[in-house]
Amino acid sequence: MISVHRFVDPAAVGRAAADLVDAAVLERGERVIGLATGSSPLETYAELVRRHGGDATSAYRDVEAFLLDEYIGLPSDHPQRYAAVIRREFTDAMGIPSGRVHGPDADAVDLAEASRAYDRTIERSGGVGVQLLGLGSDGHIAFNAPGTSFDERTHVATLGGSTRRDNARFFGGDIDAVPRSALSQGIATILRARSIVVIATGAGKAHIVAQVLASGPTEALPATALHGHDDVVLLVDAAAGVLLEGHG
Ligand SMILES: N[C@@H]1[C@@H](O)[C@H](O)[C@@H](COP(=O)(O)O)O[C@@H]1O
Repeated sequence: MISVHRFVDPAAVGRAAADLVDAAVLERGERVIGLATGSSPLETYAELVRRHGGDATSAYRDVEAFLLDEYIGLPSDHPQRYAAVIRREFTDAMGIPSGRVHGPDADAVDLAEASRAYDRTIERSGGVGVQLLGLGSDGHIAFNAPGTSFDERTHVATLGGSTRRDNARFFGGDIDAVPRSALSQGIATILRARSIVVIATGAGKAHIVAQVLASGPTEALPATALHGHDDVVLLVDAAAGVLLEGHG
């Protein structure tokens, strides 16, 4: 079941998402957090850094963090590698040591084995306690494009045209610079998280938010897999929630 909450603007969404992550880590004692890249969680990260960044005794210093995905084919020093992005935008400022920030090994020669290894590492950590998620404009979560089986674990995902166009803004607007594939947690991996917080802000997400909530689970719309999880909260701002009636 997806429970929907509407807020006035992205900053309020960020505070609400930070409250949910804090509840998991500080109150429920979760020690494994799942992190998303993209612009949706940025306000959440900024809020968590404001609350806990300078605190050397914070429980966040002990967490293990797992990324959803990593581009395949970017040079090791490329600033848009998600491992670099998350350190820059969140984990360094939170004081989470880089050795505890994990991502799939997109440089591996054997990507199938690297995928299985990533799933094993997540399992061994005790599983993700709270997972942050954004929503792609075609309904993708992580890099699971429409049509991806809900049973997939971490795997090589092909980036669709709309996803590469959306992400070109991180590559100086040049769609040709956006990788064509990524190593991504699968939907079955994501659904193993004990709780999931989905963030959607801005008018550009209004349609997909309404579609996901109106549809039953279908592989044509990957985010609808979340209907089958028992602890999913979707936080939207006024612009992303504008097409919703009767929610929150
Ligand atoms: N792989 C990422 C997703 O994890 C992200 O949720 C989505 C939405 O991005 P944004 O939050 O920038 O709208 O885009 C990318 O493709």
